[in-house]
Amino acid sequence: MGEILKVAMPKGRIYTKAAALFRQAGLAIPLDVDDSRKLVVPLPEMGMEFILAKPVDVPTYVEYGVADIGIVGKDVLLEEDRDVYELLDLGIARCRMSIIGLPNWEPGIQQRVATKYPNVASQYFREQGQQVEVIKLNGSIELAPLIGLADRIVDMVETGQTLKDNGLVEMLSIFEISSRLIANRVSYRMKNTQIQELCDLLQKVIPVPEIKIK
Ligand SMILES: Nc1ncnc2c1ncn2[C@@H]1O[C@H](COP(=O)(O)OP(=O)(O)OP(=O)(O)O)[C@@H](O)[C@H]1O
Ligand SMILES: O=P(O)(O)OC[C@H]1O[C@H](OP(=O)(O)OP(=O)(O)O)[C@H](O)[C@@H]1O
Repeated sequence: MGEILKVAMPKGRIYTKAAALFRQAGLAIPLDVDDSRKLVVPLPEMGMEFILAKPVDVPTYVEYGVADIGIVGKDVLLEEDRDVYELLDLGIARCRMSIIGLPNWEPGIQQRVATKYPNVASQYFREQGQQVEVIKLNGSIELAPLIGLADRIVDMVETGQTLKDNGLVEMLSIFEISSRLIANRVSYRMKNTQIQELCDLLQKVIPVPEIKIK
């Protein structure tokens, strides 16, 4: 067997979905890692080692080569803009990045947009020729328009429940988001056989997107 493949896995909602996908592909990885505080999980039978990371840090570990590959949301990839290869769209943790506001929103002179994705949001509004002040928040973004910090937000929408519960409306969807398999540039060459084998296994079980008929 070749060298151990180091995989940066995001803790939280992507882990569960990625683990189910790996299992469908015949790789018996643990389905849950939340009950343990252990952050490095050796999986010698599969020739892998999992590094359990905060989702936003996955591209950093992969760019620096301390992880050979990783799984991360396209939202984080767009925001972090790290020098990594994007190998596969895994089709899991699907949602969209949208512009959201109060139902009676009207453009004012001073526009403020709160978001967890300041780079993506700034670029988007710049490209649209709209002058806005972007405010970085780290969670519960929907609070911002409710309490008057910003008049709009850029955030993730999946079921729309969070918006509904807070009386907000999705004004425009700007990106389709799903999780991606990424690789370090050097690892991709040095461990190509192992990485390619994993890609081939995963590719066979990637879920087909649901077609929504309105
Ligand atoms: N409502 C959602 N539905 C589906 N996927 C989502 C949703 N919200 C976020 N995601 C995807 O899951 C990824 C991880 O989200 P998660 O909520 O697990 O972590 P986080 O909130 O970014 O980090 P942390 O929990 O460490 O603060 C996001 O980067 C995005 O790609
Ligand atoms: O359309 P929905 O199905 O309601 O999902 C959207 C919500 O999910 C994410 O929040 P998360 O649970 O990650 O919490 P956060 O506020 O800490 O980011 C996102 O930021 C939205 O708030």
